[in-house]
Amino acid sequence: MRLIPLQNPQEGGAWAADYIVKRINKYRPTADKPFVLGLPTGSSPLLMYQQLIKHCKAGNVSFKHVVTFNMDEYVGIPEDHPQSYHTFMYQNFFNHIDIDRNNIHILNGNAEDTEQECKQYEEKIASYGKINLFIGGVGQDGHIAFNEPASSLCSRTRIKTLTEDTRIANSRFFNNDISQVPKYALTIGVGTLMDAAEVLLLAFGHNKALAVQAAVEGSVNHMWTVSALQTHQKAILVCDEASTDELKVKTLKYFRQLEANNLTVNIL
Ligand SMILES: N[C@@H]1[C@@H](O)[C@H](O)[C@@H](COP(=O)(O)O)O[C@@H]1O
Repeated sequence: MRLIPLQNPQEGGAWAADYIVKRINKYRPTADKPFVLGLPTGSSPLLMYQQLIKHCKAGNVSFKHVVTFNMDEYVGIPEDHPQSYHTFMYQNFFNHIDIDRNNIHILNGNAEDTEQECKQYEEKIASYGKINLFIGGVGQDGHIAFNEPASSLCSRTRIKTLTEDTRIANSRFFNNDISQVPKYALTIGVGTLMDAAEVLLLAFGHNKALAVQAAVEGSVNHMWTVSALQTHQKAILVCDEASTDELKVKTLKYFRQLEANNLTVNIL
């Protein structure tokens, strides 16, 4: 695992956006060979999306041949609900970049047959071979996408019941009223995420410190689904200072040294 220890969420968002731009440009995507990007919602990726929009407008990157798959969507709220992940993605990202709308994939939380919807989502991903780079956030309890504690680390896209903790955390988007927060969501599985060629997660703020500790220093454990990252060959965790508060000094020092050395190697 590579941990990027940065000062604040601004630096983290810019770092992640630069990384995505580099990856897409290096891949040289075409209509026949699109770059496949997995995307999250939440407050953590907002600054990254803002930076990506800037890069796109400045001509540093094009999303014309980029295919996207979102991680998750609530069940039972209309697609145009202000807090649906469809609304979030179009308002904060897709409406501002040059992506072909046919290349956007978001789970349908209102599908009549959710099992079929999830199966088709997996099949659609498989039809592109694999996801080249999956970006994600992490919940305070270490969940990735909506893979709540005790989710199978081999899970695939499916419907999940949200925990009380998650509904309380997300009630800030629903007038601080937990009764308005959906009880279910469709989500990619931990296994779906682990199948991506690269995974990059964002963790900002002190309330993510225990999740970062579990991801980096804990044992691989279904109670902290983010710990599955330890089994991935190319995983990156982008952190701000506050989210590393629970790491051992020695652990953090090592990752700082690694990045300082990488910088030297890149300069030489
Ligand atoms: N399903 C989403 C996750 O994908 C996200 O990572 C998490 C953290 O969100 P935030 O970045 O707002 O803390 O919230 C939700 O539960």
